[in-house]
Formats: sequence, structure tokens, C-alpha cells
Amino acid sequence: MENTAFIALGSNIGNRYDNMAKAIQILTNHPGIQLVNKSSIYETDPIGYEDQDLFLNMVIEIKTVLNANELLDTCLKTEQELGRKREIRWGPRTIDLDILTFNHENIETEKLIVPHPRMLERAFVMIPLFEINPDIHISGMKKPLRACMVELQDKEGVRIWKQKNGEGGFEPIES
Ligand SMILES: Nc1ncnc2c1ncn2[C@@H]1O[C@H](COP(=O)(O)OP(=O)(O)OP(=O)(O)O)[C@@H](O)[C@H]1O
Ligand SMILES: Nc1nc2c(c(=O)[nH]1)N=C(CO)CN2
Repeated sequence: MENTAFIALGSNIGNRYDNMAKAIQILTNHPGIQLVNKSSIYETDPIGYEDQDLFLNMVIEIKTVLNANELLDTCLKTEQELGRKREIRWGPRTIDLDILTFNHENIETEKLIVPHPRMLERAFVMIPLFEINPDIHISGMKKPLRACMVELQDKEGVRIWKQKNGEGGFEPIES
């Protein structure tokens, strides 16, 4: 599998843990996608549109034979399968899948922008990403990632909810 991508997951409707677990399952059931790593799960205050419930957020690393467009289509299809409805911008969602990086490519089409244009300012993305790849280089970053992290980690609103536990993954703890 020649391509490496980092994907951010977020959920703040229904059983947030199950939504994320199911999204990972659907993605990795795809014969062209292999899960390489996943972060801990964080509970985060909503950003952008604040009058909504707390999110769970995490980041996964995958390897894939899909190209970036095919991966986006797979992510959008997975969101739909899990009942995602697009209503309020930055509003509540059963599952959100954002492609953060795809190899070291810069992509700018009508459907897809990579690296994700808002990732660097989002602690709910950068903290889990940094956890699984502190050395990642993201084009557009003006400072080393470690320097960006000092500022982001000072921000409130991102708390560990379920620590990553080695190879085994996570136990469901939310009913
Ligand atoms: N890197 C990317 N990852 C996922 N979707 C992207 C990306 N770049 C552009 N898009 C486009 O964004 C569209 C809308 O995505 P979505 O509704 O999930 O936005 P959002 O999550 O509300 O906001 P944000 O983009 O700020 O996270 C998708 O249909 C997709 O075509
Ligand atoms: N904490 C948090 N806030 C958000 C999130 C998210 O995943 N987590 N997603 C948004 C739209 O992409 C808008 N705001």
C-alpha cells in the first residue's frame, strides 16, 4: 500500500465512541486501506459553533492504494453510512472524517484541499496528531511542529477521554 494518510475523526451526536469505532471499522474493511496507528480519544469543547455538545476526537494513520480523491469518496460514503446529515456549518455531527495529509502532497481541487486548511489552528486535531507522529511535516507550517504544539497545548478544551492502550485498541465505555 503505497500512500500514507492521516485522518481526523470527530463525533458529538449519539454514541460518540461507537460512531468512531464503526467509522474505523468501515474504512479498514476496505481492501485498499490498512490501519497503521491511532491516537488516544480526546473529549473536546466545540469550536466554531459553540452551542452544541462536547466532541470526541481522534486521529488515525492509514496506508492505502487509493488515490486522494478515492479516499475522500470513501470517507464521505462512510459518513453517510453512519447517518451523517449536513445542516449547520461546524454544527453537530454523528461522524466527521477529514483528510489531514496525503503523503506530502499539496492538493487543491473543488472537492479536496490537503493539507486540511484549518488543521493547524485546531488543537482537537493537532494534539492527537502530535501524539502519533510528533515529527510529521505539514506544508504551510511556519514553525517546527514542536513549537506549534507549545501554543496549542496551552489551549484549554482538549482532554484525554480514553488513553490508547497499545495494540489492543479501546474498550467501549460509553452507553
Ligand atoms: N481535506 C479534506 N478532508 C475532507 N473533506 C474535505 C477536505 N477538503 C475539502 N473537503 C470538502 O469539504 C466538504 C465539506 O466537509 P464537511 O461538511 O465535513 O466540513 P466541516 O467538517 O463542517 O468543516 P471543516 O472542513 O472546517 O472541518 C466535503 O464534502 C469535501 O468535499
Ligand atoms: N471540538 C471540536 N469542535 C469542532 C469539530 C470537532 O471535531 N471538534 N468539528 C467541527 C467541524 O469540522 C467544528 N468544531
